[in-house]
Amino acid sequence: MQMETTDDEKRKAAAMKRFLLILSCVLLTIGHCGGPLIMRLYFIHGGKRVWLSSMLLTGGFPIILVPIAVAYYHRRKNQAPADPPTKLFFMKLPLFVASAVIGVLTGLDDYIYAYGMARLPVSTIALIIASQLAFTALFAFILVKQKFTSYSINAVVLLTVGAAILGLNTSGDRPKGESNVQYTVGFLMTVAAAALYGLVLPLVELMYKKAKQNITYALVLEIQLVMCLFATIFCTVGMLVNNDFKIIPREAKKSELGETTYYVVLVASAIIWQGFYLGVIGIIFCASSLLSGIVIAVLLPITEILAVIFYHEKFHAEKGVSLVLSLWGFVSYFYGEIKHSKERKEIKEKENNKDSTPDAENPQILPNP
Ligand SMILES: Nc1nc2[nH]cnc2c(=O)[nH]1
Repeated sequence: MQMETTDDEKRKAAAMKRFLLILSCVLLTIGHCGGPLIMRLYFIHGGKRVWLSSMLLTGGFPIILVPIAVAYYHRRKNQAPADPPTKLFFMKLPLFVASAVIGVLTGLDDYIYAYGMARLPVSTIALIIASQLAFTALFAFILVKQKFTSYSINAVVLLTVGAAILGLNTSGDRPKGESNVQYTVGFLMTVAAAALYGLVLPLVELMYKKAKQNITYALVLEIQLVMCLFATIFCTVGMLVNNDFKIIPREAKKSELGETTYYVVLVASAIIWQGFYLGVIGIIFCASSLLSGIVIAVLLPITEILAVIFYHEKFHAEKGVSLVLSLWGFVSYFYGEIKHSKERKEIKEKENNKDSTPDAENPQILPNP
């Protein structure tokens, strides 16, 4: 009976993880497709503040207090009278410090990513961000001893090549009046963003592994809150130093979007980007940093196709080829995962059967009646 309960609990936990993985993929898709599109809307219509747009990447973090408060209320409601009072936050100091450090690194990445967005053509950004998956794979191998199969290596190669193909057609995409120096600095900054974020993803996985407390999804929400808080503080300091708070009202008045729409775009941008970050750390919680990098890479050509639809950007054949290669890489990864998890299950079942079958050499000792 006890065995049945634990099996049932295990099945429920696995179903919950699957649900959270799908939810995280959906959130990441919303953030990674909607975020760059809305950010581009700001720059296209006269927006120039890089520190402001970098702050918006993580500045929507207060919204995370909503699911934290709902979960707290739910726990309180279902609490037995004899239970000790439930807490609003579970995070302990070491995890707080680790989340804060990764948050500052995220803030730095926010700035260099936004800098590239403001200076470089879209296709060039895609070309450079394509290398992010290779950086993620490398750092995951070093930091969390990520094991690679022929399927996951195939996926990394296909996705990197697929996204890089997006950048082949750069002619005509280069912003007018941009100097060579600005272009080169933008290029180098985006390479740095790809490398830095390629490091941040495995660092989050390492933090989960080394945490001195059990990581639950409730804690993942708290980690998101702390990481984004520190990233936002970092970018807000940049905004203060650059006088962004003084310039924003002037920029809003002059914006081609109109004053109200300008502010709506900023707020919507902050909320949409939260989906990206929560999706990323949720996928790492349910699976790995490598899978997070893979989902980001798959979404690159999809974002490009959406830019074709919404902003009437040119549709080059490369965008279609890139999309096919990315989807192929994605399917390859999941096929490999399903195949390996089946094999692991079969080995486990065989081992369990061996342990429970009495044989002549290893007779089971039964108590005397
Ligand atoms: N480096 C980097 N930073 C980001 N911030 C939001 N999305 C990204 C991304 O894909 N790469």
